[in-house]
Amino acid sequence: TRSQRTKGKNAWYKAVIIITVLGITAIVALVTTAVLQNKPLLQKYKYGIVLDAGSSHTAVYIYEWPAEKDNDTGRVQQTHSCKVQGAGISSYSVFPGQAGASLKSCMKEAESLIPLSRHHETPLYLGATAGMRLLRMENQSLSDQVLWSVEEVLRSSPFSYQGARIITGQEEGAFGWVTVNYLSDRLKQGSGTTGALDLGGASTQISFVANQDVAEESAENAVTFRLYGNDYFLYTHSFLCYGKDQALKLALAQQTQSGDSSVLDPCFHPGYSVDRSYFSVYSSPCVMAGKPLVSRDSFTHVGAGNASLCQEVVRRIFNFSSCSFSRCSFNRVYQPPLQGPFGAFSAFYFVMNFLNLTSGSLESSREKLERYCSRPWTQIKQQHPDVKEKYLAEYCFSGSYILSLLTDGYNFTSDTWTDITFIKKISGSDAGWTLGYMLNLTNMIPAEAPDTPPLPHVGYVTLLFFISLLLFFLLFLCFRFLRPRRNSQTQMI
Ligand SMILES: O=P(O)(O)OP(=O)(O)OP(=O)(O)OC[C@H]1O[C@@H](n2cnc3c(O)ncnc32)[C@H](O)[C@@H]1O
Ligand SMILES: [Ca+2]
Repeated sequence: TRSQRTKGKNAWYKAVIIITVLGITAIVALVTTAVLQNKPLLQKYKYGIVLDAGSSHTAVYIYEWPAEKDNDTGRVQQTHSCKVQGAGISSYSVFPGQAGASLKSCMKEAESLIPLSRHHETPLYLGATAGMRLLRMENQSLSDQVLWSVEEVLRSSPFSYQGARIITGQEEGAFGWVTVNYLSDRLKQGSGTTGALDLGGASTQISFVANQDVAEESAENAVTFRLYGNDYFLYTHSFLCYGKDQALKLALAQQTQSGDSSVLDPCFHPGYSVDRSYFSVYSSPCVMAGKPLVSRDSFTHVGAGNASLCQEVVRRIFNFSSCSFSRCSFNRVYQPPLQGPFGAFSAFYFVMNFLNLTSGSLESSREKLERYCSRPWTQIKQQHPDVKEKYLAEYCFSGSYILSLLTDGYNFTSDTWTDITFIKKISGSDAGWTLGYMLNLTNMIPAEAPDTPPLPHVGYVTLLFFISLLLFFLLFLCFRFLRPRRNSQTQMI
């Protein structure tokens, strides 16, 4: 009987050991499955291409996102950008048929970067901005011919061509805002948003969330979005002719009205002196004033290097005289009170970054610019041999224009100056209208918040682990209490 009892005990312990091993194996298997379930091992991507046909140049942006979850948020990102050689497509007005050919090398690059199997399903868009808006104003037929030329090249690419068009100023402003807020993950969270400031060569845009009464006061400045279940009432305006290249023409036209043979310009460095044709200034549709009545074709543009005088020159290109709304920025355009923070990109960034003015107070920026503008042109050239001379010559003007546009124009003050962040990229993607434009046209941002599982993945795995552990422990207790007791066995003897 003793050996029988020992045998019974041994069998009991064996059963407990087997159950323990099986239990632990089951828990490990369960947790491993739960972890792996949500993580596809090989991530596949989808792609989209947007061509930004700006006034100064064209850029091709390639975006990618995980193929499994089109509607997931914050997941679309820029993988590549290609700068098209030469000037913007609007500059091909003399030979409109050649505009398309300029895009070919960047399109070939896109073909080599996007996997072959995805080519046919990759949407391809082209949006043209202020340069083409100006060309259309001057000559609709030429602007159509330029668009046909680029259309022909894009149609012949292996991608899914979705159209080439001149986007409106509202779209440019609003989609810039979408891009900035999408990339900084503010839309899904439904938290506060950030305004968007874009400075191009031929136009500039301002967009920010404002009160609903924008639509009542000025419908053309109101845009509404419903994104992830939140409504956004946006104020947006695009100032055609107030990009930095056109603003320079406006400033030069102001200063050459007298018809003098040379112009002493405070916005250029001392020692700077170039001959410029009147045509280069007055041929723009932005310049309303006529060329001065002189027989000469050109004038000498001489630098004087004085930022505060430059700000006065620049102020004169804005019209502050009357406003038929409750408040205006300039040129009789309605603008509600600013609501920050703001992200300022494109030329706002290029210029302020070069001048080291991306941080610090408004006053210190003014002082730094004053010192920079007063430096001799030869010294500036020596110090920056690698910078394109056209850019280098214009940084003093551009910096003064930016300060004036933001303060005199948009009404930023010393207090609100620090609400502005000068940015180029957000999480690796360029700030600009293109991403927002594509997200909108591909319906990639849902109007309503997607249903999410009640627990995040990590929470679900942890819970599963602890429940399994508890079950195992309960099973173990059951066995322990059902086990034959030693005392009763002794009594039996
Ligand atoms: O929006 P639109 O008005 O159509 O113009 P764009 O799209 O071509 O304008 P960008 O933002 O590309 O550039 C704005 C301006 O900044 C200039 N720019 C570009 N890179 C620059 C740099 O590194 N330094 C100074 N200026 C620069 C460029 O020539 C334009 O005049
Ligand atoms: Ca632009």
